[in-house]
Amino acid sequence: MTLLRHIWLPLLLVFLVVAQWQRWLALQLPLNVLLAAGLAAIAFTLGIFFKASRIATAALMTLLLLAGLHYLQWAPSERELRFWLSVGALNVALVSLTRDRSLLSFFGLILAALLAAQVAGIQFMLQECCGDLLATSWSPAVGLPLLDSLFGRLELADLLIISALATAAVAVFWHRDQVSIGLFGAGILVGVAYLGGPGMLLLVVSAIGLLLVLLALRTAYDLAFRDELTGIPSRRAYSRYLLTLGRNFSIAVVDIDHFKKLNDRHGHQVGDQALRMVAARIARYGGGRAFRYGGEEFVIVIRGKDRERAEKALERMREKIAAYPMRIRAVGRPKDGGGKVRKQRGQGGGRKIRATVSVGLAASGPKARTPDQVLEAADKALYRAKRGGRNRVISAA
Ligand SMILES: Nc1nc2c(ncn2[C@@H]2O[C@H](COP(=O)(O)OP(=O)(O)OP(=O)(O)O)[C@@H](O)[C@H]2O)c(=O)[nH]1
Repeated sequence: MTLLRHIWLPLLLVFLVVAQWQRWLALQLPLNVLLAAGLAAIAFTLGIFFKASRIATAALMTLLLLAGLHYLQWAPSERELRFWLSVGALNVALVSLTRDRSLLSFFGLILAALLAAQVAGIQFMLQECCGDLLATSWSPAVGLPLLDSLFGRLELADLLIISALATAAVAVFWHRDQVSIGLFGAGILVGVAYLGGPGMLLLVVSAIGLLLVLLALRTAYDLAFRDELTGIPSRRAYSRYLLTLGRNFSIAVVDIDHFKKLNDRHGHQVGDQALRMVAARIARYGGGRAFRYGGEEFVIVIRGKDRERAEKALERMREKIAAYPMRIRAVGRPKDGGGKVRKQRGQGGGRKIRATVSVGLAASGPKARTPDQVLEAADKALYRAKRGGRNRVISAA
């Protein structure tokens, strides 16, 4: 069973390739169709690799549409095309509400089965019993002439596309991430094809394919260079950023004070919450590019040689962090002195705590030319800030 969940998709693809190989070879598809299909296929593959099920599903929908139109020679009427576009958009919007996971899983298998059942079910209904469903007006007359003339002829497809866009908008508020914003953008593009008719379709599908590829690459970039917990750039991004530095720059090392105690007293989840709060303020007020260096340590790279400005920004940042009353949202599992984990459910909610940081700052110059040397000098300054009583900014001489 475990094996099945990993191999169902590769198996299906191999089966399709073997079964349809001859026909694919015989197909002479125009270049623009190949381009659109190629983009969607790349986005689908990247989505699978990066376990980005939302991107992979949207790419799959795009591929299915292209396969239907150009491979199965499906020739829908404009009304049918609008209907299926809206069904596809609604499916993508619903999936964009879920969290990302692997499609090589039971989730993927169930999703694929649901999609197949949905397509078969709708097709059956349209052919066997309810073909005129698509042309029926679905909006009840309200009695107000303006509203009735605006909405009086809403068809099923109109309602579906409006629902799709509304659902995608909810997903943007729900996830607040680039993928959901990108998928909302894809929904708008579907809306353009919806209003523009079949002539616009291929252009829009190519644009969606490109958008999905970019989203997948952005996801890969974030996986590689963004710190998962705090959302700010990671240490790997720091190493890359150093390659872009000129001769004049400063590096500040920021370390949360008594963080171990905070973890022990309130639990790891509250510790994580503090890390996020501090990271957000460092990124906002630090005066330069902020990175999570590791654990409870951050670095800020400040370009230029205006040391006074850098010190001012860091001082302001330190004050902002110290003054921020952090409401304990998560319920922690703090450790007792003896190492026993003691549950603390129901406690902590609503309490406020504050965290402070110590900062060491050093600038490039004759004594420290390379980023490593400047970082070392900043580290020494940080050590002095800790020894001097913490919650302060110390500059290297
Ligand atoms: N919650 C949480 N804790 C972390 C994370 N990474 C590191 N830590 C904790 O950070 C603590 C660092 O403690 P220390 O290096 O002793 O420093 P400190 O307690 O801040 O003391 P000073 O730096 O001297 O003020 C350790 O207890 C780590 O377990 C993380 O991602 N989440």
